[in-house]
Amino acid sequence: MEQHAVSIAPKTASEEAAAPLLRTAALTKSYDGHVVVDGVDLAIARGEIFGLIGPNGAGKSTLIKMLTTLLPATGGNAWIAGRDLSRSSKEVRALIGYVPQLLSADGALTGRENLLLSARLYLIPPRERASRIAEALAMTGLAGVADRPAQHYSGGMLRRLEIAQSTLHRPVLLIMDEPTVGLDPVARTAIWDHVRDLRTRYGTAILITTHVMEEAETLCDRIGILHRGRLERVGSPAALKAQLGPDATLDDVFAQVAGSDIDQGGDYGNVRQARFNASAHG
Ligand SMILES: Nc1ncnc2c1ncn2[C@@H]1O[C@H](COP(=O)(O)OP(=O)(O)OP(=O)(O)O)[C@@H](O)[C@H]1O
Repeated sequence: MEQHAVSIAPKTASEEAAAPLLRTAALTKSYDGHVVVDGVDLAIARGEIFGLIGPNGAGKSTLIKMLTTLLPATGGNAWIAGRDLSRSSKEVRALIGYVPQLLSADGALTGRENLLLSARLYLIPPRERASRIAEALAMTGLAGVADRPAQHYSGGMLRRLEIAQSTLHRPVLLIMDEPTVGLDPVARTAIWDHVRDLRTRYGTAILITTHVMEEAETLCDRIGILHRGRLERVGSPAALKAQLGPDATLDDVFAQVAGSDIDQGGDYGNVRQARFNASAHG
């Protein structure tokens, strides 16, 4: 695991600025000898919007949990802004934002109180908290409902609140696990706009997982297709389609990589999330 650290990790500030923001080398996760993330080599640039797609069980959430330092790798290395995740997890956590698949906002608290909690968690100085929170509320279009309990928010409003919570500390990388699952097209588009806005304003790089090809194609600069733990394709949506043929769609590319796993995987993840959202928000 240590052998890559010397040769790949940037050593100076200028090297760090020129290097990919996120980099993995042969990143691997096994459970009892069963490999679920298999030697992933990935690089994401500063300010890039990168989409990770793959059938159910491909290893997307596991890869993401390793990148957020919540799960230790069993092989390989990963760096964010030059910090080795296995050695500097505390530093890395201060540099990233994470929106998990399941609800993370506290429904009993108002939007503003949820944001205040995050401001404390991310050690934002007390004198800056009110202005940061006001800016986040304005940016997410939640200023008018800031003092309502989050349990009365729609699914789309909750997602925007969670993104605001996880970006209050201006992370260099925002990682989101299926951020738009269960949302209607209008709410989904609002999330896309917000993600683009974050990139434009703060240069935030975004890593999302999605099952929605339209989302991958419309929102992401580049896409990685994960299949049975292996990163089988990486490229812009246009480049991936062109590799297959002049009339190919992203669905065709996905089907070529994932093959029969698409049908085997089922839709449990989406159904579970959509049902969870529906029951949580009445
Ligand atoms: N704690 C664990 N112990 C054993 N196996 C696990 C564990 N967590 C995940 N797995 C297995 O790892 C594989 C990858 O799961 P993962 O949740 O990362 O896939 P995914 O691509 O995110 O799927 P989905 O699209 O359904 O969310 C699956 O076969 C899963 O059963």
